[in-house]
Amino acid sequence: MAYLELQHVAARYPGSGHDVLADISLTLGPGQLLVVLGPSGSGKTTLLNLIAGFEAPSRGSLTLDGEPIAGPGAAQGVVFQEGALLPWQTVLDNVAFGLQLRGVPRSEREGIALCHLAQVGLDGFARRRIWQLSGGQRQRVGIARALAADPRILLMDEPFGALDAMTREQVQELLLAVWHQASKPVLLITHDIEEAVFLATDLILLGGQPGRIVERLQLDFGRRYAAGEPARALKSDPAFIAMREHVLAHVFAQPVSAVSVPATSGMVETGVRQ
Ligand SMILES: Nc1ncnc2c1ncn2[C@@H]1O[C@H](COP(=O)(O)OP(=O)(O)OP(=O)(O)O)[C@@H](O)[C@H]1O
Repeated sequence: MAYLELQHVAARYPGSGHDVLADISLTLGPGQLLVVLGPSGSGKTTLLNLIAGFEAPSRGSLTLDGEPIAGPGAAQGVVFQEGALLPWQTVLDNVAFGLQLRGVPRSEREGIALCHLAQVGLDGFARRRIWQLSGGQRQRVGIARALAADPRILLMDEPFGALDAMTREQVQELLLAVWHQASKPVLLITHDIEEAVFLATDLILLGGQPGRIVERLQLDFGRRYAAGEPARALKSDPAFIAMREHVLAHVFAQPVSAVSVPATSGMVETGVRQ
């Protein structure tokens, strides 16, 4: 079972002259779904890129099962906001793409891909082209593709950001079911507070410049959903509402350039508050 560990990680882009992330320490292991929440520019994507191996830290260490993360690899499955799919190829070929690159024979890789398509509720869609799918279906393909490579951790960068509210809720619920079934640690980035509180077993709030961890919370709404409690009942639970308001207050305590909050609290776009 995979363990991710970050110790005192900082990040700086060439030529920027200052850190964009500072002193980030965290662990992520089996049974955890870690959500990183923060205002725009707080360094969420930079953090995910470090863990994916797309960027190198300027200080500190990142290890996966004790091995330094030296670059991108099959151990880190990434799901991007737009899915990053090949639109002219079939759903099946997209899901099997990573396995094809690894030289897995066609029949074997298609069998694995079909299995993961079923896991995300897309049986029967294997021969469709990506452009024939809805946004929510594309994100399901993105999740199936990441899982098909059998990564040790799943990294998701605002995976549901472009979806309408109803589709978004459906895919969130699917993610919890897949996470529960696959038993793989998940790290998900969002700036949607309700999404963060619903999904996270562990919630990290980033803020400041450079971005630092300003709060860590342990939550159980996602686990309770995975164990069978209805999403509606959980989201109307006074404990859920209180947590959402607590997190909202903390996000607004940060200097931000833009923050969106859930529709239930009213959509708010703030200007720079420094
Ligand atoms: N390639 C880059 N080169 C230089 N600076 C960058 C680069 N990518 C990001 N930055 C800067 O690093 C900081 C953190 O950016 P990052 O994209 O990680 O934030 P974020 O929290 O994911 O924001 P958003 O929610 O808007 O996606 C920002 O100030 C951004 O301008």
